[in-house]
Amino acid sequence: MIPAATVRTRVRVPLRFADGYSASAEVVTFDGLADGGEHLALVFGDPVRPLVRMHSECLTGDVFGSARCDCGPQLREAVERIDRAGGVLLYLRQEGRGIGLYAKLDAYALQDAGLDTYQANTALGLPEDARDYTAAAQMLAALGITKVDLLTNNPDKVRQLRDRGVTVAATLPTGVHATPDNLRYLDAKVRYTRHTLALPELAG
Ligand SMILES: Nc1nc2c(ncn2[C@@H]2O[C@H](COP(=O)(O)OP(=O)(O)OP(=O)(O)O)[C@@H](O)[C@H]2O)c(=O)[nH]1
Ligand SMILES: [Zn+2]
Repeated sequence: MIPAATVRTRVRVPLRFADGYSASAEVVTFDGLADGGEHLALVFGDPVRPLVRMHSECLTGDVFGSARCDCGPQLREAVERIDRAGGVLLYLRQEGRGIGLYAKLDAYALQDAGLDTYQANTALGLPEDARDYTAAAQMLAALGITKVDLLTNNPDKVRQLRDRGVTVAATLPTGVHATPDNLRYLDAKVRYTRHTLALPELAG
């Protein structure tokens, strides 16, 4: 059993994207989240069987359009798919797979020197992936959601949610947002953490 969290505030926010897509979401905050993070839920519609995405914060990708990773396009895709299907986007403040923004940028510097995304974390004395999804399970429970369709390619997200009492009825992959700049990053996800991504061949 995970500790209970409660809904703190619900506010409706109109969303307008640069490419013209628009939607309306209810932004929800919580009290009692296990890790003390200021995580957000964006609720779209009132679905019987919600489509859920747990998106880990990536300031560089989500806000500034960094092409080193696939986070920005995945976030944009998730908003539209959840808006159409009804469901919840959990925006989790787990920058850099949980190691924080400055450490992620330290890891980027090591990647530029030849390490891959997981080796770089380890070289800094940090876990390859420090994320724990207890707060996400608490947020779903506080919203009254016990059964989800999960939008992810990451088997650890599915495993951790199930371990925390959430029924994952189906796992739906995201699109593959590969570019020359992020291909090695995506390839490492497949090799290390068994992400389900069909990637184009890596040269060299
Ligand atoms: N440490 C580290 N974190 C990174 C790097 N590139 C991106 N990230 C972080 O990785 C996380 C990616 O999050 P998600 O897209 O939710 O997760 P995922 O594990 O790829 O799983 P799915 O997208 O659901 O398949 C974000 O927190 C990014 O900040 C990197 O090179 N090093
Ligand atoms: Zn990113």
